[in-house]
Amino acid sequence: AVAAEAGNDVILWSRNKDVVSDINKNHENKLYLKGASLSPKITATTETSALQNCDILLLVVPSQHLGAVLEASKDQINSKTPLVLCTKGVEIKSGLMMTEMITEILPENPLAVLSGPTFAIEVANKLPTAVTLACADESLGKALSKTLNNRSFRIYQSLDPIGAEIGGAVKNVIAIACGIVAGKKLGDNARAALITRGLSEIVKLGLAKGGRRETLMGLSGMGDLTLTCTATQSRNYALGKALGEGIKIQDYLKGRITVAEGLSSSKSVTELAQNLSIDMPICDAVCSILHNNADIDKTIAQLLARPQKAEV
Ligand SMILES: NC(=O)c1ccc[n+]([C@@H]2O[C@H](COP(=O)([O-])OP(=O)(O)OC[C@H]3O[C@@H](n4cnc5c(N)ncnc54)[C@H](O)[C@@H]3O)[C@@H](O)[C@H]2O)c1
Ligand SMILES: O=P(O)(O)OC[C@H](O)CO
Repeated sequence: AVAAEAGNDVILWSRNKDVVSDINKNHENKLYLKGASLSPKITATTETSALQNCDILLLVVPSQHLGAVLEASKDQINSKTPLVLCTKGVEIKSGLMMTEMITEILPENPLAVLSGPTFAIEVANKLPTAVTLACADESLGKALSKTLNNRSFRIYQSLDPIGAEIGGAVKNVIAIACGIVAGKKLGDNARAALITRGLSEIVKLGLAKGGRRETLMGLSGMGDLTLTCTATQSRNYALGKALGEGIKIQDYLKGRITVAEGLSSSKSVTELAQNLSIDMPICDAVCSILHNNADIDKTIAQLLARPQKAEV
């Protein structure tokens, strides 16, 4: 929708025939984006041959499936086509960041990361939004920003893709923690503490992976963290809130088709932090609750009982 609003012809590839038909016939995607009216400039297809002649490819498949989709379609992708990663997450299977995984599959394609506080429905409905577009190649970053920027979608440029990516991947895990605190009615102080100490975890991991502090403090870091940790429309926050209210994760996920990336990223981020010898206690706690069936109250008590330490 952003690319179309900026004047581009857009083709959406989907595996789902009903989604394709809804977009082409009704200019809507009722299954995944109810309430948004899409531009007729957007057409959809299930054919990966559509990837052949694109000027830019925006990658939006959820993190645990993007690798398989790229592997299956890589023969259709021209090695000169710039790839813009919009997915937020870390692959569990390989422990790789999305940009690292993409580079293994498509080593020659130029790569950028587009990330920031962007609830899709607000973006599609043209509400004012600002994001980071990070690309190591400055002139390509400028060209991509110019192609995608529109009157309601303001793009800031950055040269730090890995920093932009870390913020987007880890904030989902911290948002689940904030949701749990809301569900358990532990108060606004606790949420502010989680956001701040969550940011500290994002910065530690981001710097260890070669990201820059200013990126982690920007729209793709602190900006997206703030949004996701404070809004009930976040799927990650909502998942945490349900758990905090005592709903079992299997019951909550039953019948849901949309992704809460923090569920998988809590595992992959925790493993990544362990491999890099980085202490990320909030992400660890979320991982234990989601994947090791840890008791929420005991986990919170353990977090609070950690030895006192200097803030920085
Ligand atoms: N929704 C948002 O507000 C938003 C904003 C910014 C970034 N993101 C990121 O974008 C990514 C996708 O999120 P979303 O909101 O579109 O998720 P979603 O769950 O709403 O939709 C996922 C889409 O991917 C498709 N899909 C799922 N598994 C697939 C597979 N194995 N192969 C091919 N296609 C598959 C689904 O059919 C669907 O079209 C996530 O990493 C998310 O963090 C989402
Ligand atoms: O609904 P969430 O929690 O997946 O968040 C969506 C976007 O990442 C917000 O920037």
